[in-house]
Formats: sequence, C-alpha cells, structure tokens
Amino acid sequence: MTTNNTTGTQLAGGPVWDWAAGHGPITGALSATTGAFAAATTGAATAMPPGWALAIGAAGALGHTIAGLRARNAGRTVATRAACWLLGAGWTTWAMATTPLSWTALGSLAALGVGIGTATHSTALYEEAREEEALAAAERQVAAELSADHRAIAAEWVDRIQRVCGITVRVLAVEMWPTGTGFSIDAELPPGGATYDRIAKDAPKLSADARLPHGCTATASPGIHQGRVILDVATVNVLAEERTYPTDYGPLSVLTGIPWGYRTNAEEIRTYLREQCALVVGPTGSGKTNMVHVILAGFARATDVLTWVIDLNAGSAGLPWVLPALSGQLTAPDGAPVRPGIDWLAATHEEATVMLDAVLRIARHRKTVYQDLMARANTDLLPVSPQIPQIMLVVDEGAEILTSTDRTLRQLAGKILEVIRIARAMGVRTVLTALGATGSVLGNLMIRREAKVRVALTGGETEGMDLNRMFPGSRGLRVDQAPYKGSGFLSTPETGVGVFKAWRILPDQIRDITAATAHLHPILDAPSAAAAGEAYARRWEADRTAWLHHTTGTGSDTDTAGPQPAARPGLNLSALRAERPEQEPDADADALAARLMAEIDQTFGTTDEPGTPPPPERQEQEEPPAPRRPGLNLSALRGQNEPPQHAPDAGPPWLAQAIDAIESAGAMGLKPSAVAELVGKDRKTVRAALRAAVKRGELVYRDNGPHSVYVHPDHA
Ligand SMILES: Nc1ncnc2c1ncn2[C@@H]1O[C@H](COP(=O)(O)OP(=O)(O)OP(=O)(O)O)[C@@H](O)[C@H]1O
Repeated sequence: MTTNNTTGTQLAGGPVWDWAAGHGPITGALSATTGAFAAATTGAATAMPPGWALAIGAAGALGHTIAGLRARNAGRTVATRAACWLLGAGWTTWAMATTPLSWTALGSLAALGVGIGTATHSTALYEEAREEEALAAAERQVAAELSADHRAIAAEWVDRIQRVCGITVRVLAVEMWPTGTGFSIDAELPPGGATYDRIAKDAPKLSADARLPHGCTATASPGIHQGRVILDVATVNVLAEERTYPTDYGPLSVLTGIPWGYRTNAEEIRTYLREQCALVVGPTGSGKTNMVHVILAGFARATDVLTWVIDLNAGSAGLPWVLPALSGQLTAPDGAPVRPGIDWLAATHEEATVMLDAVLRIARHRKTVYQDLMARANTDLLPVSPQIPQIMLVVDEGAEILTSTDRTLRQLAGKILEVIRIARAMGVRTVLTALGATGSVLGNLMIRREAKVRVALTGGETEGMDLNRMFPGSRGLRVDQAPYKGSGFLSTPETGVGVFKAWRILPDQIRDITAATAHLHPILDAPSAAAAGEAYARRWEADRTAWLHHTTGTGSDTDTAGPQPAARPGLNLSALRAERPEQEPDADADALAARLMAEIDQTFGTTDEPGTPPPPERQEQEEPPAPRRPGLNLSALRGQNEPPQHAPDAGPPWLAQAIDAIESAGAMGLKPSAVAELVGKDRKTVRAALRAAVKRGELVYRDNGPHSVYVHPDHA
C-alpha cells in the first residue's frame, strides 16, 4: 500500500511518494515533457488556440525567474529554468498548431526532455558548488579576521573544549579585553542540540586545563542565540591587586544599578536592589567593613535612595559617613555645610527600634497614599524617584540579630523581617551583613527568598565558608579562587554567581564622597516624612545623637588626661554632657527639643571662625590649643550656612528639615501646607515658624495670593 506522507519516511507496505518534494533532473524533465505532450494532445483535440500554450509558458518562465531571484539563485540557474519553460511552451504551441502525434513531434519532444534533464543537472551541480564556496568564503573571512595570535588562541581552546567537554565548537571571534587581563571567545556550538551549559558546567576543569592562575576563571555564558556560547577567560589575576573606589562620584539610581565591585575581567558589577534585598557574609578580617562602605558609597551617589544604617556595634559602619559632615569638617564648593552621607544612623537598640517602627509606618502609609499614583502609572510597585526615594536599610551584622536568642534582639529581628516581608513594593529594601552563612541565617525562608543579591567575602578563610549553601545550584566554587581580602563571590539574579572583589575605600575617600554627593541626596517624600513623624525629624537632635560623643576621639578619660593632639578632629562632648541641664518632665516637647537643638549647636556647632580663639575654659582643657576643633554641625542638615552662634530664637527643631525641603524645591518654593505635611505639624504652627524664619533672613516669602510660597534666599 502506498501512503501519502509529506515527511517522505518509508512506511511498511512499499515506497512512499513524496508529492511535496522538489524535482531532480530526471523527474523534472519527465514532468515537463509529459505535461507538454498532455497539453498539446488535449489542446489539439479540443481545438484550443495554440497561443494559450505560449502564454502559459511565458507566465511559468516569469514566475520561476522571480522565485529564482528571490532564492538568490545564480543567473545561469534562473536563465536555464526560464528557457526550459519557454522551450516546453514553444513545442506545445507548435505541436498544437500541427499535430502532436507525429514522429517529428514525438522525437523533438524526447530531445527536448533530454536537453532539459541535462541542463537541470548541470545547474544543480553549479548551485551546490556555489553554496560550498560561500561557506568556505565565510570561513576564510573568520580566519582573516582572526589575527595570528587570535587563531592560535582559537585553535587552543577548540582543542581544550573538545578534550574537556567532549564537544567541537567553531570559533567565530576572539576579543582581547581592553584591560589586558584576558579575552572572550565567541563560538558556535555543534549541531545536535548542544547548549552553552555543556561548557559552563566544566568551567573549573577548563580553568585547570588552561593552567589559569588562582583567581582567574573561564566562564561560559549564552551567546547571541542558543547555538552560540561566549567564553570569558581571565588570564591576569586582578583580584590580587588593591584597587581603590573609582573617583567618578557621579549620580546613580537604584533603578539602573549600584556598583559593588569588579569581576575578574575588571568590569564593574552592578546590583539591582529596587525589589531585591541583599545579604553580605564575611568573617572578621575578610573585608566586610570595607564592603559596607563601598555599598554606602553607591547609595550615597544614588539620587533616589536614602540610606538608614543600623549598627549596634557603636554605629561604626555609619560613623565615617556622618561625623565629618556633622562636625563641620566638610564644606560644599560654595562653602555651605554638607549633609551626611547617610540619612539616619542607629547605634542602640532603642534608636534601631525607633527607626524600624518609622520604616514600617512609612511602608504602610505609602501603600495607601500612593494608590492613585500607582494606578495612574499602572503598576503595583511604587515608582521610586528622587521625589519618592527608596529607603535602603543597611543592618551591619543584621543576620546575627535575626538569629539571636536575646529577647530585645528578637524584637528587632521581628521588625527587620517584617520590613523585608511587607515593604518591597513600597520601596524599602534591606542589606544585611553576617559574619557567617550559618544554617540559622540561610535557614530563614524570608532571607532565602528575598535576599537574592548575595556576597560571600572569603578573604582566604575556609572555615564556615559553605558556598554551596550561599549560592545553591552553583557548582565548582572554591574559596581558593578568591583568596584575597575584600574578594569573594557575588551573585545577582541578573548575572549569576562569580568571583569578585570590592574596591578598597579609606576614610579620606569616604569624606570626599560625602562632600561630592551631598547635593545628590533626595529628601524623604512628605507623606513618608509625616508617617515617620518626630522620630525621623528629630533623628539628629542632641538627645538622640548623644552617643556620638563617645565616638569622636575624646572621651571623659582623655578629657582630663591633658593635652590632645591638635590635628585630631572630633567632638569633645563628654564634658559638655555634664553641663546639660536636667530636663523638666512636663516641658513642652517642642520647647525642650528647641533648647537641646540650640544647646547642641551652641556647644558642638562649627562655631569657631578660623582664627577665633577658643573660649577660656576650653583653652584650659585643650593645651596646647587645637588650631580648629570642629564640632557637630547641625546646620549641615539644613544645607545652608548658619550664623556662627545659634540664635536662641532659631525656631523649632523641625524648621531645619523644612528649610532644607524649601531649598530643594528651588525657585518654585513650597507652600506652607506642603511644609506642614512634610514636618507633621499643623499649618498655624508652621506658618508662624516660617514667618519668623523670614524675619531672620533664612527664608523669603513670595506673596502670590493662594499660591504664595516660601523660597530659600539662594533661589529667591
Ligand atoms: N577591597 C579590599 N582590597 C584590599 N584590601 C582590603 C579590601 N578590603 C579589606 N582589605 C584589607 O583587609 C583588612 C580588613 O578589612 P575590614 O576591616 O573591612 O575587614 P572586616 O571583615 O570588617 O574585619 P573586622 O570585622 O575584624 O573589622 C583591611 O585593613 C585591609 O587591609
């Protein structure tokens, strides 16, 4: 039985006719001659006008010419096919006009058939040769583009991949990295369904086979389509050398990624934290503190990120970002004080609790107040921007807080986990650090699920380095691939896991970055500031920053111990703390805060004009006298030059934030209602304070009826 089967497979019961298959030289000639004979006999019998056969032949010749040109057939192939049609049509026309059933007609038709068969055979051979020549030319072009060096590399790696992975690739290009630290190979995988991960999974073996130095890897990734592979081969160990944080402090965005370090090919790696949390693990001495500073540097550069830091280890992770600004050591190019590099620093359980409660209030409040905005933008993710910044909560040794059995720490842990759980869409994400990737850290589902940006700083430490647990699904990671301080493995959902190193960043550079990025920091959006309330507005006030006193160089012991080195900047606050008046329990909160604010500005402010002699009592304490002893400069928080001495009528403490916001609003200024919403006060109180600020020259009132605004003098 014969079965019509378009695939042409041979089924049981006999050979298969493939009606869809094209003609070969013999079947083509047979088809043409039998067709012409049938048309001629039928036409002659029915007295069809012979011109029709010629017209049909001409149409066939035209159709085949167009099809041949489209298929980019050679000119001679196209001409042969057209000629066959025309000859066939010419014979049919002649036979119809005379008689097809004569020996002359039949003999000439047979000769025509043989001619067509021979011509078709020769054009088929010609087309085949042309195709082979085109392939060979492409190969020659690839070879010509590969220089002698590149050809040697290509041959070596084709051979290596063959030996190690058992597949033969065809190298299309070799590109040397501009950094001179390695090269990339673009190769075609063999037919038969080989995928790039056949090579990727054998990367450590390839690295070993190529005798690459420690810290260098051969990493396979997908090419431009699934049949291609890119192999990045690092030949110089950039991880061994120390590289400082790049000095371009230009603006960044959480949406376009924040650089955290560089790969073995010296390319920077960006992390995308709009929706992801991060976990940074590093034992002591691995470079974890340095890494935290690199992370804070990136956030400081982001125009849509406010960084809130919790470090229960005396706030040390955040201090270099806060003290130089608050102690007045830094000034903007125009001489104005600068804002700290981070927006809030909590060093105690109490302050951390206040911060976390504020974050949770913000997340919940944003969910309701920004409903309309999200509906308009047709998104269920809060559109983060400089106007509505993302809050990045960085918790140093936060993973240890999460796993602590201490009752107070457990409360903090609960709040941190709640932030991770509820605040993704509302633009609050966390970066937690940990000393080790212990089971209790990674056993936490919330961390495993939300913290997909992961860093393991090894610094050569092998104890407790469970890389498989940190980077599940990855194979072949070994601590000895990244044995240097500040180096390790970094994985992001976008790039997968790979060896990396953080840039080195020292206090001087942190100060530079704080100064260079102060103008980039966003202001917390008014609804969030209102939800955070006084807890946020008063975060830098005296009672809340008292702990800074212990950290700034001169504790009480050293105060009484005699002379201090003149060059040691810091806040000599312990003595001043003793001078602080007792708080009246029922004092009005604003008045009390204002008094503390005035006190801290007066006592710790950058009140010393260069060359101004210190007050006699301080002079006594500070023999030999320090040339300049900068203190906590709260005017930095207002982003403007304050008079040297804080005037007693400098307004309520929230005024600093209000003036800051008004300055940021530029020439447009802010309406009193917007300021009231921002600082969480009623409009009457706000209006009174703003008017007083106008009288003091700190603001300008632009009267415009219902559109009246307050403008900063710089923009008036
Ligand atoms: N990216 C880096 N490049 C070069 N050296 C680094 C890098 N990071 C850290 N180091 C070196 O490692 C030392 C320890 O770094 P760091 O203080 O950041 O480690 P740590 O893990 O926080 O240690 P500890 O917890 O003991 O403070 C630094 O003094 C520095 O010499």
